[in-house]
Amino acid sequence: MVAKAVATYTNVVRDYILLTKPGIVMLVLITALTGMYLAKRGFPDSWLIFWSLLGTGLASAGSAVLNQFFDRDIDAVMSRTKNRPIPSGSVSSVNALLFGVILLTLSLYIMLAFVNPVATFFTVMASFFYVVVYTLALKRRSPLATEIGGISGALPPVIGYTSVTGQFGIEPLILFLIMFVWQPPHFWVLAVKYAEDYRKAGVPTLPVVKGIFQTKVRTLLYTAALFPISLLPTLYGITGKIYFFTAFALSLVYLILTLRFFFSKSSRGMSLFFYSIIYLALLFSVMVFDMVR
Ligand code: HEM
Ligand SMILES: CC(C)=CCC/C(C)=C/CC/C(C)=C/COP(=O)(O)OP(=O)(O)O
Repeated sequence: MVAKAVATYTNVVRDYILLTKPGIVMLVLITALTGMYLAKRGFPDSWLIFWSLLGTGLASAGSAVLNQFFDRDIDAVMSRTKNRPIPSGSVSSVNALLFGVILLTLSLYIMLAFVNPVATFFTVMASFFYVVVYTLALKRRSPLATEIGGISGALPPVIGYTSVTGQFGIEPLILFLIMFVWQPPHFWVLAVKYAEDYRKAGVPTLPVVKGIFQTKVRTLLYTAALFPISLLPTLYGITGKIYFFTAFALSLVYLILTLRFFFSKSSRGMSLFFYSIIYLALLFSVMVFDMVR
């Protein structure tokens, strides 16, 4: 009896955690923390790190929950997403909506009470772009949703930076730019693989609207553009040689893997998709290492 209750409880907790897209939250936090180190050129105050990352993490989690609330009809149609907590019935839509609103409210309170108004503004903008601009306004209407939705995903380093400084600056724009250019190719590899799924669900992703070849061309162009952009932190004097050579090697491998995807007849590029995640995590971690050493 007790064992059964514990198992049910564990499943409920697991479903709510899944709803927050924890893998994405983790990477968002790494990039936000990098923004904080950039502002300080060293170790930021531990309590500030704690509150700022908590506020940013809750915003990312809450936005992901609301994204799945509003997308529950299309998620139910696609094979990749039909087992998510809402379409599978393990979390009700009302509870998901409530959960998302609670997470975003907590985030707003924490950012305002323990961080500062400028960082709060960018956190609200990140959630607004993910939930309202990307999910509600664009995702079902235009393939441009991917690029414009990228504004949300590129804001965490700006949130981190402004959490420390209380004012905007040019430097976090470099990290914003890296993330902004990184996101479309990160997604298009999956969009190619699941083109039929997206077509069935009526989501006009780039492969659905322009075809696989055009998407592969743009994936290659974005990854090529990412190469010089990833080197900007050193060219701008933020980081040193260690970052430069690591970024060079990581970007070169990214370009080679993308070229392989481009010339391959297959539409499966899962190794490239996983590499995109490892790429960003390593790039930002090495940036921090090179700033504090
Ligand atoms: C235009 C913006 C973006 C789009 C369209 C996008 C799309 C996606 C999709 C469709 C998946 C697969 C999810 C699944 O299998 O359920 C995914 C996974 C992932 N994304 Fe993105 N993403 C974007 C931005 C970001 C950003 C900004 C980050 C973090 C900084 C990120 C980090 C990840 C990670 C870590 C995964 C793998 C873990 C997981 O599936 O939960 N993505 N992304
Ligand atoms: C601080 C804060 C709010 C950070 C959020 C940053 C973030 C991860 C933004 C990415 C947003 C985005 C357009 C995801 C798209 O995938 P989707 O949700 O359409 O993917 P799916 O098809 O798997 O549902």
